[in-house]
Amino acid sequence: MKENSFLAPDVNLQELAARTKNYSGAELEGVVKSAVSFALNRQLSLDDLTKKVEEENIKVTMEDFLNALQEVIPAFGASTDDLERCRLHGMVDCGDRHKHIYQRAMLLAEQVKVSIGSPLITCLLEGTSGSGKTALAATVGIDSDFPYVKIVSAESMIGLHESTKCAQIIKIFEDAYKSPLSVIVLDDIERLLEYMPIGPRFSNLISQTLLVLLKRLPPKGKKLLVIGTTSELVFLESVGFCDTFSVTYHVPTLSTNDAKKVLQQLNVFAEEDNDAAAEALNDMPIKKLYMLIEMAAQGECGGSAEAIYSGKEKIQISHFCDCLQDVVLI
Ligand SMILES: Nc1ncnc2c1ncn2[C@@H]1O[C@H](COP(=O)(O)OP(=O)(O)OP(=O)(O)O)[C@@H](O)[C@H]1O
Repeated sequence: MKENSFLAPDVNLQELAARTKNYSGAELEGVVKSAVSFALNRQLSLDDLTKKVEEENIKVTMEDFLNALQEVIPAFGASTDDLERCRLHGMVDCGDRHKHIYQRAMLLAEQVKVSIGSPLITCLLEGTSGSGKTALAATVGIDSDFPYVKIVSAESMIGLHESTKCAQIIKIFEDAYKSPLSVIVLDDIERLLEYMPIGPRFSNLISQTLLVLLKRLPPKGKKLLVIGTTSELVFLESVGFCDTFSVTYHVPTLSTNDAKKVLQQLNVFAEEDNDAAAEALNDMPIKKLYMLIEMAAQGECGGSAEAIYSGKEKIQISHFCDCLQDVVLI
């Protein structure tokens, strides 16, 4: 394309090479074809489809390549969409304790990248349901910039038999072993293990599979970081999972200071009400806080959410306290 002057001068091949980690030859061909079709579409006039296309005007630009990269997703690449779905509200600063865990997990990613001695590092994030473990793990996966990042969650395996679930989990690990650097997020391990406190019951087959995979070293030259999340630490301890993870971090609920920080960023209260709202929250998981804010943002008669999120109105602290009563009761 370059020889025939079909490439625009802004195309940066180095950058494209960096952005196409883990693309196979066929997938790269797909990217090029897709970029060309974007460039051709620009030349077509919908008013007159019979109009001749000037060959000299056809230039594939960097933007065409970037659009093509959105369309052609590598089979063994990062599942960015799945990961982004774990942090739908984006990531707000939840205070120093959350930041510390993020920094430590990023250090583990760095360690797995550069170290010769530790090709496999496993890290467990435990904490109350809704405290932000999955969002944190997904953020580390995305920010690590590893070519292969996958999330294993029970929601993608609803209704499957345990042997099918095992096969899917093994496949994800086998795919990771083909990539030089990989991150696998094992979300809600107790759900993956089909844990049920009444009984108690769980799937021994999936449990044994995961225990083996968490200990199996990747092939030579390949490196893997596994981040697990759980709200059932005692159960995981009893089935021997906790010893399998190299490090465990406790993801806390929001202290008053943390909640104040989050509320300031959300900017839904009048400045003078932020303190009172944060005081009332009392060790709440971030998930519940978001739910509460959304409830309160509807206003007493409903319909005020748009004005509140656009900053034109603020949530009334009295109404917020009423909603808080309901949420705490739930
Ligand atoms: N730092 C953050 N900034 C913004 N939103 C966040 C943050 N952390 C978590 N959330 C949001 O809070 C909700 C719950 O988070 P998440 O699913 O990560 O919690 P969890 O601890 O994994 O919960 P569970 O144990 O129930 O799976 C999600 O909607 C997520 O988008």
